[in-house]
Amino acid sequence: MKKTVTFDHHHQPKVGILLANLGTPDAPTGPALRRYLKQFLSDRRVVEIPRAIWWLILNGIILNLRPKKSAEKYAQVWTKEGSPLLVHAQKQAKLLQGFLSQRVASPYAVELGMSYGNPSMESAIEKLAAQQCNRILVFPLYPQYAASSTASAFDAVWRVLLKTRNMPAVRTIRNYHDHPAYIAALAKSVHDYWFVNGRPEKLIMSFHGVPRYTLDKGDPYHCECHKTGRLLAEALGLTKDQYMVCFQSRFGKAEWLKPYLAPTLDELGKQKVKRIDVICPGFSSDCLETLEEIAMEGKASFLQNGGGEFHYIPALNEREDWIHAMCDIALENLQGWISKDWDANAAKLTAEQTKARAISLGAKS
Ligand SMILES: C=CC1=C(C)c2cc3[nH]c(cc4nc(cc5[nH]c(cc1n2)c(C)c5CCC(=O)O)C(CCC(=O)O)=C4C)c(C)c3C=C
Ligand SMILES: [Fe+2]
Ligand SMILES: [Fe+2]
Repeated sequence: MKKTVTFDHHHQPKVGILLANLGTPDAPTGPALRRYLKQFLSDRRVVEIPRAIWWLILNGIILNLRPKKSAEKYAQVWTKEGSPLLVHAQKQAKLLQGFLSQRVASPYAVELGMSYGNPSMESAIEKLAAQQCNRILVFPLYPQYAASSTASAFDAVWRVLLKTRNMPAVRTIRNYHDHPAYIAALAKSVHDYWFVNGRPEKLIMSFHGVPRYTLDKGDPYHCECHKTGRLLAEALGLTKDQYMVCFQSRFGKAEWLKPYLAPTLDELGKQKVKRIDVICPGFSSDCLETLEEIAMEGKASFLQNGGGEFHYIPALNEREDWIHAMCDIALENLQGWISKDWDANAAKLTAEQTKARAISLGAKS
């Protein structure tokens, strides 16, 4: 359908922050999973094998077998509010909108868009356009760059903009795997967890895997995961034998990044390790891959193999230090697009002034 847009000269343009995430099924059911997996796994950035062969495998085998099995897994982590990934990402967007109001004087808006499923990237960009955002910062919720996650999110944005007449200016955040505020938020989350629950023998840092050939073709993901791991270990004062970087969620028969998490957990169990803690620094929010694959499946296999205690340290989710880190990352990438009195001045504001300013900004926009 042809859309008519009325151009309005009387609105002050805003800067839009587009939080970009992977996406999740609309419901923990076979049909919803089929729709989601079809869109996700048809992306050439995600599965790079020749199209004709992949079409046969995807439509002949995977979309007949996987939706039901995956739906059962999703059902185990689904909440009253919906899929954990979506619920956390929506809260992060709201909190970022609120926290930024204490540091930004110019008008801005935050929206969430998913590469696959809902809310779609298209709906997010439409919402930003409706709020007069003529400049957009794309902020992927992936600290480490991978073509299959970060670049596919950018692709989803470009696909929408390809059809857009009045295009906004666009900036993208490529990665923040070594950003001091992100590392500090991770370290604080581990400290907080250990303060309450004591310490493990080993800390396992588990990142989502990708096929090994992506590394050989130049994807920096493997190196960025290892850098995050090293910086987190340094921040926690861990020696090399006190932590380990692993890769989870292998999909298909090809070789993926190693060491694989699942056999590592079995092995640590067999070695009768008294306690391991697992953290997933690459997931900015808890989701199927952390709550089911790690905290349920991973725990069960470690214990079955003779391991002592298994602890899962939650993702950063809505932690205040993480939302502050998101503000830092966004502001660094918004330089020149927002008015400059944001940082130093905001630090000096009293609570009353901050509240008054937030109200006045809200009233203006
Ligand atoms: C760092 C982020 C992610 C990368 C890189 C990534 C690559 C990647 N994933 C698959 C296949 C699947 N992933 C699935 C779920 C899933 N993946 C990520 C993140 C990354 N994936 C998240 C956050 C989630 C959870 C989504 C949720 O709804 O909670 C799934 C679906 C679940 C299932 O059926 O197992 C698949 C399939 C590939 C092939 C790939 C790289 C090539
Ligand atoms: Fe994945
Ligand atoms: Fe998985």
